[in-house]
Amino acid sequence: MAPLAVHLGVGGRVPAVDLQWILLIVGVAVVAAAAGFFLVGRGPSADEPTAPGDVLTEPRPDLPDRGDTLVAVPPDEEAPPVLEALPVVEAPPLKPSFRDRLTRARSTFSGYVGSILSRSAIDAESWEELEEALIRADVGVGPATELLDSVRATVKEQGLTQPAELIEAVKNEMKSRLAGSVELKRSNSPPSIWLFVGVNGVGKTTTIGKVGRRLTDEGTSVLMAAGDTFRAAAAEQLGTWAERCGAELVRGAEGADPSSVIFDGVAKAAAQNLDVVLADTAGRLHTKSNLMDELSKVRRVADKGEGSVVEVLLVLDATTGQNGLTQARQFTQAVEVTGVVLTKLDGSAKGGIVFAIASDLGIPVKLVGLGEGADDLIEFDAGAFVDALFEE
Ligand SMILES: Nc1nc2c(ncn2[C@@H]2O[C@H](COP(=O)(O)OP(=O)(O)OP(=O)(O)O)[C@@H](O)[C@H]2O)c(=O)[nH]1
Repeated sequence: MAPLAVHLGVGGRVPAVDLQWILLIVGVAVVAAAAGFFLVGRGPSADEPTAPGDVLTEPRPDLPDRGDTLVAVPPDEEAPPVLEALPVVEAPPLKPSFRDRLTRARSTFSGYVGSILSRSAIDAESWEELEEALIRADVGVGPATELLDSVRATVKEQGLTQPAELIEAVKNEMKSRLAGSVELKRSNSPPSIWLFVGVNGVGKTTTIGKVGRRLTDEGTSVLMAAGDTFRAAAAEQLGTWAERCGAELVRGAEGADPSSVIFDGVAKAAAQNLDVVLADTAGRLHTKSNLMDELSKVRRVADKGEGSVVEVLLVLDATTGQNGLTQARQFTQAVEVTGVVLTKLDGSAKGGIVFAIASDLGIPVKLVGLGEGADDLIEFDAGAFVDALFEE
C-alpha cells in the first residue's frame, strides 16, 4: 500500500499502516450493525405504536372500524400491499325509538316508580303515588281511577305483595288498554285518500311530509293535496316535502275552496293510477262551528270522485295534554276520525294523553311524531311505549 498521510484535526498526522487498521475496524463494525438489525426482529414490540400499513389481528379502538378483514402475517413473509381505502357507505338513518325520545315523559314517572320499588311491600302510599304519577302524566282522573281499579282487582286475585309485581301489573294493564291495530287502511279501488285534520300548528303538514317519505320509500306512489289554502306557506311547505320524496303535488290559489283542491288532487291521482292521496287541511279551532262544517264538506267531496277516504287522521300535539281530548271530541263529531297521530311526544311530559284518548273515545293512536326530522315518525307500539315510560 502506498504511504498516505491523512490529516486529523488541525495538525495531526496518522501513519499509513494505522489507517489500514482503522478502516478494517470500521468495516467490521458496519457489517455487525447491519446483521444485528435484521436478526433482532423486524416488527415493532408489543408496546410500540404500529406504523401505517401494518396488519393487525385485533381491531384498533382508536381507528374507525371499516369492516376490513385484517390478517396476521408471520414476520419473514412479504407484507401484503397496503389496503385500498374502501368507499364509505352511509348507514341508513336509525328509526327513533320511544326509549330514546320519551325522556321528558319518563322523568314524570321515574321518581314515583323508584319510590314504590324502594318499599318492602305494596302499601297505601304505593297506590297514592301511582295515582299521582298517572295524573301528572295527563292520563286524566277518570281513566287513571279506572286503570287503578283494574290493577287492584289483579293484585287481589293473584295475591301480589311485592312492589315490583305491582309495577308489572300496572304496565300490563296499560298495555292491554292501548292494544289495537295501527294499520293505515288502503282502499280496494285506488287511490286511497288519507285526510289530515287538526287545530293550528299541531304538525299536520310535517306529518304528511313524513308519511309521504315513508310511503315513497317503500314504493307506494303518492300525491299530496294542499288543502290548506288559508296559510300560503303551508302549500310551499308541502311542495318542499313532495319534491323531497318524489310525490306529486296539487295546490290551489290562496283562499281557494279546500274541497275543490282536494277533489282535483284525487282526480289527478286517479288519472295517473297513483296509490295514495295525502290531503292536508287548514288548522282550525274545534270551537268554530263554520270551520268544522267546512271540514265535513271536505270529507264528503273527497269521497265523491274515484277512490275513497279510508283514513281521517286527527293530528294532536302531545304537549297540550288534556286539551287534546276536547279537540278530539269536537273533530270526531264533524268528521269520522279513524285514528290519531300524536305529534311532539319527544318534548312532552304528558304522554298519558294516549290513555285518555283510548279510554274516552276509543280512537286508536296510529302514528307518533318523535321529532322534526323526516324519519321521526313511527307506528304506535303500546308495549314499547309503556316500557319506555317506566324505564328508570
Ligand atoms: N318536536 C317535534 N316537532 C314537530 C313534530 N311534528 C311537527 N313538529 C313541528 O311543529 C311545527 C308545526 O308543524 P306544521 O306541520 O307546520 O303544523 P300544521 O298543523 O300543518 O300547522 P297549520 O297549517 O298552521 O295548522 C313545525 O315547527 C314542525 O317542525 C314532532 O313530532 N316533534
